[in-house]
Amino acid sequence: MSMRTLDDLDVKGRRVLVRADLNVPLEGETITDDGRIRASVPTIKALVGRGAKVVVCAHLGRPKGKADPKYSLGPVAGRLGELLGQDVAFATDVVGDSARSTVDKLQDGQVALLENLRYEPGEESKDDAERRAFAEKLAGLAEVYVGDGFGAVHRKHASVYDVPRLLPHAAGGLVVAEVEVLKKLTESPERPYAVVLGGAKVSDKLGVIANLLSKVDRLLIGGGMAYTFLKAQGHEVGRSLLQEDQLDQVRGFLAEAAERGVELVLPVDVLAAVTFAPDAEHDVVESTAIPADREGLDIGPKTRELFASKLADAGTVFWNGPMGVFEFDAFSGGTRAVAEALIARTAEGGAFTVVGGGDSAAAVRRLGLPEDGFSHISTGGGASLEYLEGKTLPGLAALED
Ligand SMILES: Nc1ncnc2c1ncn2[C@@H]1O[C@H](COP(=O)(O)OP(=O)(O)O)[C@@H](O)[C@H]1O
Ligand SMILES: O=C(OP(=O)(O)O)[C@H](O)COP(=O)(O)O
Repeated sequence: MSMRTLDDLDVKGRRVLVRADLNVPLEGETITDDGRIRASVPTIKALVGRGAKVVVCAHLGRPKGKADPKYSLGPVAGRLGELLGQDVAFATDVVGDSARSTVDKLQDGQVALLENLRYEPGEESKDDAERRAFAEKLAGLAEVYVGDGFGAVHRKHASVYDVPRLLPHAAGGLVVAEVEVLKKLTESPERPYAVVLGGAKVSDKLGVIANLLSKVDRLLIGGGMAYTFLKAQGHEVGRSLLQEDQLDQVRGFLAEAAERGVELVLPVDVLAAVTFAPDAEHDVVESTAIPADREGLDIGPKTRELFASKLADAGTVFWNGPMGVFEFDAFSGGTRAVAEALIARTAEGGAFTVVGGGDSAAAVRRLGLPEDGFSHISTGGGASLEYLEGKTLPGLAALED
């Protein structure tokens, strides 16, 4: 794969649209983890240093094509400014009057951030014409495009896929660095190769399993992902996260894993809570006996040991998705146990370990674990997984053209 990089672009005095991934966790207007903002800084700084007028665009959450103050990038503009050490002008719309006038006022070396791309229905539209019409408006704000939102390169969205077709373009430093690491995992992973999957984007990430089964030796499933597997095996999962419409698909994965000799490891116990709350009353129960009125919010102690033992001799580990609702201290133990198992394996020099995903990376930091305890922490979960599947990612393909 050959992607043009920043060095191939003439940016001085030009308006450069940078597609970043600034999808950070928020509590109200407070950013609880700024990892993705920090990861976007080197590329923006490089462009500032070269005298570009930098127009940053990004998404936050899933507002589904409508303006919703809950998903405003306003708080992110403030934090980005602090990290850059210069003001970031914030446009209160994406391609409207505010965006145009904010961009028009930019001097060389100044930075603006547009409002959440996903306020615009064209951004994520499956209708090519609608998506392209929005892409043209977005491209109209700039003269050059830099793709640096690694966490979103698996999305065929206007800002990721269509805009680079309309402007001279290059990959930013973050995308280049992320791809370099993931290449290592796809080309010749040391074995046993284990993938640990969890998190809450169950529907999205179940899709990657079909292709991963031909590449990995072990697949450990925890977090919100596990309950669809347990249900597919015929167990009741109470009020736990469940992707009912994908049960047949999951039964297929269980059969295929067995056929291929891939060890598919599921929780044997879980913390079953009466409600979804930080102080929820809960008990450790067998994963085959989750009461109907309870929801599984973390993997249990036996599962933590089981997962750690399956990672103890791995040569390569990719982990995406927390093992439980780590944001609540009472349900963060499973995520901590998996993270610590990876750190131990990395320290022994025995494995190449990669953590991917906004929340997984945030969990590592929230739990006070050392970021340099892993071989790499990726800003993209779904994006990394789809890369490991061997898929062509729309946002990377667009940067190659
Ligand atoms: N058992 C569970 N039930 C509900 N939510 C869960 C469970 N386990 C993990 N989660 C949630 O998954 C979210 C992260 O999922 P996801 O976005 O898929 O991860 P990443 O951002 O690392 O790719 C976290 O907010 C966490 O609280
Ligand atoms: O958080 C993200 O992905 P991740 O949770 O897979 O790491 C990216 O910002 C993409 O967001 P999306 O999954 O809503 O398209």
